[in-house]
Order: sequence, then C-alpha cells, then structure tokens
Amino acid sequence: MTGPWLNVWTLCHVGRGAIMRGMSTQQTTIHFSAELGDWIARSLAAGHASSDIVEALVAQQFDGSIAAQLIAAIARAQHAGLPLPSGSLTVDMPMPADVIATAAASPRFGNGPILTTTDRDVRVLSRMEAPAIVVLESVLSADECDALIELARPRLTPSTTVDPSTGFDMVSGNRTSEGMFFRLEENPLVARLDRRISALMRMPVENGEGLQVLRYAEGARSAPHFDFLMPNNAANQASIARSGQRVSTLVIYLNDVRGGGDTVFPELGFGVAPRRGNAVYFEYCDARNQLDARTLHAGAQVTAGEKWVVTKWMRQRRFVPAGMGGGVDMTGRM
Ligand SMILES: O=C(O)CCC(=O)C(=O)O
Ligand SMILES: [Fe+2]
Repeated sequence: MTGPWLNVWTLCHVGRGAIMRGMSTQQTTIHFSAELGDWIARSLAAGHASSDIVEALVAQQFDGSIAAQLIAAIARAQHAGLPLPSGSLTVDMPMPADVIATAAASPRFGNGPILTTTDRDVRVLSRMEAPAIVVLESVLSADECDALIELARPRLTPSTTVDPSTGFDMVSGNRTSEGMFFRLEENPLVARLDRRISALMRMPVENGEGLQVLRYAEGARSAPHFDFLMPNNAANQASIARSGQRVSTLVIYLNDVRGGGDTVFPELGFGVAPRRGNAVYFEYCDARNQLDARTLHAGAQVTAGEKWVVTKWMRQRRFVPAGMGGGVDMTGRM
C-alpha cells in the first residue's frame, strides 16, 4: 500500500466482510473524529454545496467516495432533524477488484514511444507514472475530428451533472458546456473509433461507455471533478452494480482552441493544451479498487474560440446503460 492518496480513512476501515450478493459494493464501517463531523455539519449549515465539501476533503487526501457518503449522511440527518451520526458510519465501498474478472493491474497503458492500435499508430508525447497520465499525438485524423463534430452538432444538449448527495440530474452552473452521446459502434466512423480507442486503452470495446462529445463555447469551462462514480447514491450504486467502476478516461481534442481550454489537474499542477487529434489518457481505479483522488481535473475556461472534445470512459465490466436510454453523464454521473 503506497501513495499519498491512500488516506487515513481507508486505513481505519473495519471491514465487516459483508459482500452483498449480486452487487459490486461492500459494506464497510469507517471511523471519523468529532471535529470532522462538526466541521462538515457547520459547512453544510453555512450553505456550502456537498460537492465543494467533498473537494475540500479530497484536497486533504480523504477518499472521495467515503467523504461524499459521510457528508450525505450528515446532510440527511440535519434535514430530518435527527441526531447527527458520530464516531462511526457504515458506508458502501466498491467491491475488491480481485473478484472482478476484467480488472487489470495498474497502469493498464502500453509502453514505448509508439502504440499500435487496430488501424493507426499513435505517438506518446509525455507520461506521468502515478497517477498514470499519458499525452498522445494524433489519435484521430483531422478529417475524423471534423466528421465527429458534424455528426454531434445537431444532437447537442446542455450538459448535466448528478448532484452527489441526491443522485438527481441537474443542469450545472459549473459545467457550461453542451454534450451528446453516441451509442457504442452506432455508425461506421464511431465503430472504427470505438475499436481503435479500446486497443489504445487496453480494455474490451464492450467495457466502453458510448463516446461523449462536448462543446465549450467561448467563456465555458468545466469545474474540477472526478470521472469515477461516487457510490453514495442509489443511481450510481446501481450503475456500479451493472458495469463496475469507471477505471480510465481518454479525452480527445477535436479542434485547435484559440485561447484557454487546457485540461488541468489541480492536485498535480499539470495541464494539457488542446490540439486537434491529440488526447490525454488517465486512470484512477487500480486492481484493488482504490480510487485515485489526484485525478481531479477540469476543463479550464475557453478564453477565445470554442473547444470540442470527445471522451471515452472504460468500466471494469461490460457497460450496461440504465434502462433504454442509457443516459450516462460525468462525475458522480452515470
Ligand atoms: O474538457 C476537458 O478538457 C475535460 C473533459 C472531461 O473532463 C471529461 O470529459 O470527463
Ligand atoms: Fe472528466
């Protein structure tokens, strides 16, 4: 067990070993100090959003999903006028990955300067080891970028996020972009890209969520977020039970942005400037289901022009969307 992101709560777990049949979560008791409970209660009472409190705790090396569940429990008790939880709390943690067939050792990404995919060689521009972040050149051709934009443009709708404490979908003031999802392999171009990206990310095509295209107009940005799902609401728990946790992300830039729009990792002081066809890959869920909070990231404000990206998220198992529509969105998002 190494890495600064392995936090005190993780070490305090008293695992009860109660793996629920058919679900990929495990009930675990966590212990927390009275000071921490008071601080969360005061922050909520002062009107701070749950997501801001989670981010503040994650910045101090707390596990994001445990923080979110603790905050949600305190918020529920405040709301219902019940005594606040103190001392310990039982939370749902993702099930250990050793029981999940497709989980691979981390990092999953290939070595060497050039990565061979189904139909295109991709050059590595730079890599970070922990967390694994890789910047890639020319994952898509200029023609493929343009074609994706034109297919996506008529289907864009305002981007939504899921409120981490309620699980309800809402249009977020933090995420001032528009987006759409392609279904997996829904047309020949998308099918070719799904296969290429799956080879690059070293995960089966069927583990991928459908490609998501986002458009940021001038002035737009996305707030710092995690791509893994917080297992603290019923919708995310159901999604994790169906398909496992998200493990890795590939963000491909579809145009050259005139100003701003870097993908930034505030915990790492690291940023990637958008360039048409290039991409940034990162992973955040290792073979033991530890989620890496250092992968907190954001789309910096676009200061001139517009920004288009296409994103692929990989799951631990075959991706099974919710219901027929399969609405899949970002962070804490299904
Ligand atoms: O727009 C970006 O640079 C980041 C996009 C992103 O975080 C995502 O699609 O999950
Ligand atoms: Fe993201």
